[in-house]
Amino acid sequence: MSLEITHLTKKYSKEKNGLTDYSITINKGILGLLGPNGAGKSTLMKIIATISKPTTGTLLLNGVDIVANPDSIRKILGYLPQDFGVYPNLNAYEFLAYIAAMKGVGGKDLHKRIDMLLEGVNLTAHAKRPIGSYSGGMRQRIGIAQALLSDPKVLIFDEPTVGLDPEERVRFRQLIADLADDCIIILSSHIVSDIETIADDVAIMKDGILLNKAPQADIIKLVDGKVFEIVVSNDQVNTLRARQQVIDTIRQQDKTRVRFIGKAGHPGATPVTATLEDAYLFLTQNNS
Ligand SMILES: Nc1ncnc2c1ncn2[C@@H]1O[C@H](COP(=O)(O)OP(=O)(O)OP(=O)(O)O)[C@@H](O)[C@H]1O
Repeated sequence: MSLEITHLTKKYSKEKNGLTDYSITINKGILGLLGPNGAGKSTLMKIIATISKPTTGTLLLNGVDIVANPDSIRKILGYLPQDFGVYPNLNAYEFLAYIAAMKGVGGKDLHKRIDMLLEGVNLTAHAKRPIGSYSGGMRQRIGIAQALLSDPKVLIFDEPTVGLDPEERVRFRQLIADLADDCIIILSSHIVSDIETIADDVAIMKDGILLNKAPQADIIKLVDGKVFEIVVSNDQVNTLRARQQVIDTIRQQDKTRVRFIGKAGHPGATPVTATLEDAYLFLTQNNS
């Protein structure tokens, strides 16, 4: 299973591109799309889900052009859009049965599958309540369940963890980890820790451009040996900022602990283990 995207550009207007000359190959496993607001994550996901068309470029799923043949991906696709809408008067069970009918998913095992999915997203106890009475996190979970209804081989989740509490994030992670062996799973977030715990490969994007795509460990290697911490007095923080790429500051009474990416060594600073967040900030802040 392979999705090969080449020279993809999406123009929204003369001045505004959602994506610019974007090329990436996505294989089985979990790909995390990371980027600040407006990076083009949703644009990319909508084009892969065939909700939106590219201006130029090609998308081949196992060699088949999905722009010319959208049904080739639609029948194996599960998609959670960012602005997922629900029917407030239906309960969770009725809603999933309705989506199943829309997707042409049926058969004698449908009820069992809906029960299993409701269990998977921890909504069994609330299955008979109208969705209109659900919290934001519960709605998001029903959105995750509907994406999994048709036993998809390509799964796209746009900001799936929004509104989920820590326990539900773990549950989501387990749910999709089991599917990653034979599916392409693409999920987006602008929260690095969400991607860090889930994704095999990471694609870092900004302003419609792909800055890097690699296994997490390789992305982190970009800043290996370059990340330091130092405790300075509060009035020294700005001086440090002028010399180094400061990525985090934590006030500790009259002092500040500063984490930075060193352009050069710095007296008194301690090297620390680099994280995906360090690499993400290094790439996105140095490409503006
Ligand atoms: N329908 C549209 N018409 C015009 N511009 C658009 C449209 N959709 C997106 N854009 C612009 O394209 C760029 C990429 O937007 P996109 O929503 O894909 O980014 P994103 O990475 O998903 O951001 P966020 O994290 O905020 O959802 C942004 O500058 C956005 O304003």
